[in-house]
Amino acid sequence: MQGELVRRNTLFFEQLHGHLQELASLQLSRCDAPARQQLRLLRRSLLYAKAVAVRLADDRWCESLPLPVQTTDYQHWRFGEVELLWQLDWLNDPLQPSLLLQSPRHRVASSLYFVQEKIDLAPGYQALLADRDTRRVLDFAAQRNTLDAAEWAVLHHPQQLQALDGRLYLASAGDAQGIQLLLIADATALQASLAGLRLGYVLLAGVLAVLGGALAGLLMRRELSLEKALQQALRRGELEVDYQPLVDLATRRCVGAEALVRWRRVDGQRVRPDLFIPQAEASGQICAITQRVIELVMQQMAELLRAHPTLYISVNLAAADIVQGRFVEVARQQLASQGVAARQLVWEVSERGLVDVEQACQLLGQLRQAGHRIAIDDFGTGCSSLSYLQRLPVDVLKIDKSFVDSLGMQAASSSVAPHIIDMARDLGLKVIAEGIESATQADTLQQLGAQVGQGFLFSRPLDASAFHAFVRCHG
Ligand SMILES: Nc1nc2c(ncn2[C@@H]2O[C@@H]3COP(=O)(O)O[C@H]4[C@@H](O)[C@H](n5cnc6c(=O)[nH]c(N)nc65)O[C@@H]4COP(=O)(O)O[C@H]3[C@H]2O)c(=O)[nH]1
Repeated sequence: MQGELVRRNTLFFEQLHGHLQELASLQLSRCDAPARQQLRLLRRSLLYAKAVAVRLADDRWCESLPLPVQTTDYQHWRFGEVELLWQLDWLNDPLQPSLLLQSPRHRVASSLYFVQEKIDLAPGYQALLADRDTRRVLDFAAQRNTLDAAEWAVLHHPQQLQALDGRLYLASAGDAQGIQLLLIADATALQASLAGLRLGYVLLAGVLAVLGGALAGLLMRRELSLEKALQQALRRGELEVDYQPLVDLATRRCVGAEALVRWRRVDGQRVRPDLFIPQAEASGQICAITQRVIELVMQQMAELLRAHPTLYISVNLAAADIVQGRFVEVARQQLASQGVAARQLVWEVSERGLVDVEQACQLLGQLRQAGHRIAIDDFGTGCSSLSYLQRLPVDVLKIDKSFVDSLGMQAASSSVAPHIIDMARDLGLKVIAEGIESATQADTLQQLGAQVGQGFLFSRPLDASAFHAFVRCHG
């Protein structure tokens, strides 16, 4: 089935490229009704095209359907004359032209939905498209998925596997333009999943050069491994914290924020946490990052927290933090020196972070005794559930965005959020629903009994001063 995945996606992009070539064979001298009809007829014969357009001699576009004039909100990648543009916000909207393939005179609009529907990878894995130099072109974040594509890659194409910075890559053969499909997996996750198979595979040295987005710039400087770069980032103070408001669903007032780490590189680019946190977890640097986050939170928020004694900031802890426990003393000192109450610092632990439940119970118990509250992040996505919940000293469950998304849908997971809320009620725990993007979701969750919400509906993560302003307006 995973072979099917690679085949379909490679085919999809080969087809799109073919569409562009077919369009190039069409000669249009003007854009009148017959010309548009010709375009529409051609469009209908192109499997993945939603619309097509040809640029006339006077530089105006003749389109089968109106296409976006402005593509500034698209991300893009250029292969010589051909440009690929994509709009991930429309990933799940089959009606939007979320993918454009264009040459100077021709344009094919398609939908990422075509691929999204078919991409089905295991958690932590991604499928990317890349050009000959294997620079990243398109990243299909695969979050809710079932298959283990990378495992398949190892089984079927070990010679094509390459490793860079803790990630594994499989490159498909590539089409005439050299556009390839890459499957990317987190190496540690992969190793864990393969442990049972006793499969020997060779990790070739870091041949693939660059990931896309903000990380691309970083990794292009090949002399720096991500670990070294992170080390420098910590030394140079390149880590920053954003604050995503937590809102009382009944009153819509701000009750706190989640601290989310960001890495601003010297060139001003910001690297998303999911691009470096897994590496930091693997190398153990996460503990230093957590400590830095605590320091920054206290520097930026102490005054606000003193002025609003019920407001709180939650900080993410990783498995290594729970094992090492070094952050406890850092937090204690910071709180004492800033005169902030321990209840205003909430610790978020994900199910993944609870490797050793006994040890976690002990540490979290101490933290609670000191006055902190404990939230379980991404609740429902891990393999453990009720059994450990009854033992763990916990105050809050955070419902993962995926369950909020599926609310009201036909999906089997649509009943998970109501179930978690019921369970929390029985256990006397509070519920925070993550990733709320619509008013309907907020209303439903409130009716179901969730107390607090977080998500783009209320606010995206804000820098410290913007969060201060948010509290002034919504506090
Ligand atoms: N599409 C969508 N997304 C929403 C919405 N509301 C919130 N989000 C995003 O969901 C993530 C929530 O954080 P998380 O589950 O703790 O997931 C976090 C957390 O696991 C990790 N992380 C971030 N900061 C830290 C940190 O300081 N320490 C540790 N250990 N992990 C961190 O990185 C993950 C990703 O963080 P971010 O990229 O900041 O992404 C944030 C946030 O921007 C929404 O309505 N729609």
